[in-house]
Amino acid sequence: MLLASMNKVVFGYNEIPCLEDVDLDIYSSEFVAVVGPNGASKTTLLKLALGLLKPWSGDVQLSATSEKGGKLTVGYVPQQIASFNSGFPSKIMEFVLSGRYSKGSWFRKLQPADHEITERALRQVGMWDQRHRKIGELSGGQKQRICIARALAQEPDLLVMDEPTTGMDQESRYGFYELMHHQVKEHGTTVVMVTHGLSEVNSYLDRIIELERKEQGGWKCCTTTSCRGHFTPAALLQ
Ligand SMILES: Nc1ncnc2c1ncn2[C@@H]1O[C@H](COP(=O)(O)OP(=O)(O)OP(=O)(O)O)[C@@H](O)[C@H]1O
Repeated sequence: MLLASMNKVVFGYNEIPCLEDVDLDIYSSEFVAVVGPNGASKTTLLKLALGLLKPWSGDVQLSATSEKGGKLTVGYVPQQIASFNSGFPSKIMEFVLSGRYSKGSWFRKLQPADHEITERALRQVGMWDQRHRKIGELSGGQKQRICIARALAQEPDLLVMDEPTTGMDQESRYGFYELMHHQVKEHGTTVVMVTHGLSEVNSYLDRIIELERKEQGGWKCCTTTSCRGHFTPAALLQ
């Protein structure tokens, strides 16, 4: 099922275009990486797909429903969300649990199932034992993990993450790729993530979206390529 699409999208900042003629389709139950050099407009592309930015021209569609039939739930982990200041008052458990409010009414009373799902998400990122700690005192990699846990606690149909492994050590990064692969294959989640670590995550992916510089005028365009053996994206060779 098609979850998100772009058709001939053009967008820029301060009247200077940075994305041109972008065509893009995201389907349910796929693990997709968005790659390209610094400044290639990867973050901008995600924000356009999520409706956080409006294109100058072209068409952006985000499905209202999931493949399972209900309202589409979208989890978003922005770039450098982990930069909470040291006085951030919440504890880990409260922060991750708050992700559950996106399911149903924002004014509802949380149920035992919400606590169980939160526990599972915290265990999945290896932060359950530290659930009573204050967020402000965590390391960068730990903050990144609880942001991912909060997004997982939302039980998203579409999980969009911008450089989610920033600050994680190598073992944690591979654990994270395994976890995302499991989410896609066992739970049917669609995972879209910006990464600079393509060579690490490549074998887990279904598809790579690569932003390339256009020859004329320095504009960029978006190409969607299949991976898994039969195609070696240029980014891997850089
Ligand atoms: N709010 C903004 N105002 C003006 N220009 C912006 C704004 N946000 C991004 N840009 C510019 O748009 C271009 C694309 O930025 P974007 O953050 O989407 O790139 P990116 O591929 O995600 O980069 P990186 O890999 O460094 O995170 C860059 O040239 C950037 O300077």
